[in-house]
Amino acid sequence: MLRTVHEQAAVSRAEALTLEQARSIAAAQPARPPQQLPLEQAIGCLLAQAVTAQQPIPHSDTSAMDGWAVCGEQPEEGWQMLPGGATSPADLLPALGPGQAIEVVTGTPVPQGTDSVLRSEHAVIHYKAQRLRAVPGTGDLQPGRHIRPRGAEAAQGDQLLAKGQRLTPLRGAAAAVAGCDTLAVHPTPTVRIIATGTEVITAGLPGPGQVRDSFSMTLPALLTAMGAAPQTVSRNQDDPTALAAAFTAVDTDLLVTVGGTAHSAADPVRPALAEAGAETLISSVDMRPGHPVTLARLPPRALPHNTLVLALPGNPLAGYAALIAVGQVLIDALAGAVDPLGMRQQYLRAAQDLEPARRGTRLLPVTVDPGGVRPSAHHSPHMMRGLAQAAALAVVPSGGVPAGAQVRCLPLPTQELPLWAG
Ligand SMILES: Nc1nc2c(c(=O)[nH]1)N[C@H]1C(S)=C(S)[C@@H](COP(=O)(O)OP(=O)(O)OC[C@H]3O[C@@H](n4cnc5c(N)ncnc54)[C@H](O)[C@@H]3O)O[C@H]1N2
Ligand code: MOO
Repeated sequence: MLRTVHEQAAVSRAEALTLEQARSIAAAQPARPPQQLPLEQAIGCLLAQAVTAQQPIPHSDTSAMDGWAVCGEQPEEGWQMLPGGATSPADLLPALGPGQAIEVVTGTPVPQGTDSVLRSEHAVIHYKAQRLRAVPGTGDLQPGRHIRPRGAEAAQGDQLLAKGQRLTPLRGAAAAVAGCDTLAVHPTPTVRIIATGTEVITAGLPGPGQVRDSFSMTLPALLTAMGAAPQTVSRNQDDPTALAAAFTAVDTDLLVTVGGTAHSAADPVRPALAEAGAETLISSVDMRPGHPVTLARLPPRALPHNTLVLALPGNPLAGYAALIAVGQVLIDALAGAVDPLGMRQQYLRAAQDLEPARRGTRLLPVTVDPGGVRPSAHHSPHMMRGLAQAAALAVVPSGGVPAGAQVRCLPLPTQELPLWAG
């Protein structure tokens, strides 16, 4: 059935989902199937398994200091210094008997019979007699002093990391300590980016009828910070047939397009999705800005999964707001998150009244200070200035939020929400 642009826009308004419905659809998209990856390749991914200690950590009693492993009370003439002490933690030492001592370095498995480790700076050595004494008053002779006991960090089988946690570099280091070489993780979702708009230029000062690209240069870094793996960025000259062909050639988990989501003759995304046979999951969302955001699934192909298309509106703030409010949940779901809806939101106090949108939910760029959140100046849908200074998007319901009340905020990746926020 043919419809005028105005009729199509009216249908689109009628089909608009609430922001929560749209986020739920995004959250319900299946995660990439787990793969067993070498530890270094698994960094950044979400764990599809728990990580447990393969053996006690540490796996033996080791010295915490460079110094001397000593056995028994200090004899009148000092401990007898055994030859062949450790020069590396890899050196294994003979057992000590009462009155004996041997040199150790930090990390040396302490020899059998060790009662404590006397730090080198608390030791007085009589080289000629090969005798060792402790400086008076040192605490290093208390039993167990400066010995890192076997299993102090974890007993064998203790869980160090939970399924669903992101394998950050620091958690990766914990997995290495636990003895893991490979881990079952959900691979990072891959994404390609296609920007539309014949008026969009990528360098220099825009002339009449031109606009500088606010997305192509920066989306790869932002998508990386959001937990995706960007592959390529390309451009389309508002040609639906060429765009449909580009959709069919995509081999990533996700395709993000920018611009051309509205219903005018110049907007290629909806016709291209139809031409490519895509199934629409989200047609538009009752939110401002960003309401024309669209999510569609391309038809099944040879891939183990079907590519999803997230079409962002071209107005800069609208596109970024839609990406944060809907795209982040989608990326977290594809990445295998346990709670994609709840994992990146925070309730903060409104420092002043937050006005609602003309209709639907308002996504408002806010700054955060000890008094709470405030609108970041210059936040019309075609502007970037306010978003550039913001730390989060406040989700303002249709009734607005009075000063002093809590407002749900979506932190802006890479914009450093202050640690004390909340
Ligand atoms: N009759 C109506 N017109 C519009 C409506 C509507 O409901 N009825 N909605 C407005 C809203 S809201 C938005 S948002 C935009 C959505 O537009 P599109 O996704 O189709 O985006 P374009 O038309 O391609 O561009 C809009 C605007 O953004 C500029 N743009 C596009 N790409 C880029 C880029 N990569 N970097 C910077 N700026 C870009 C483009 O030049 C336009 O100025 O539709 C409204 N219109
Ligand atoms: O919703 Mo548009 O997305 O207001 O800029």
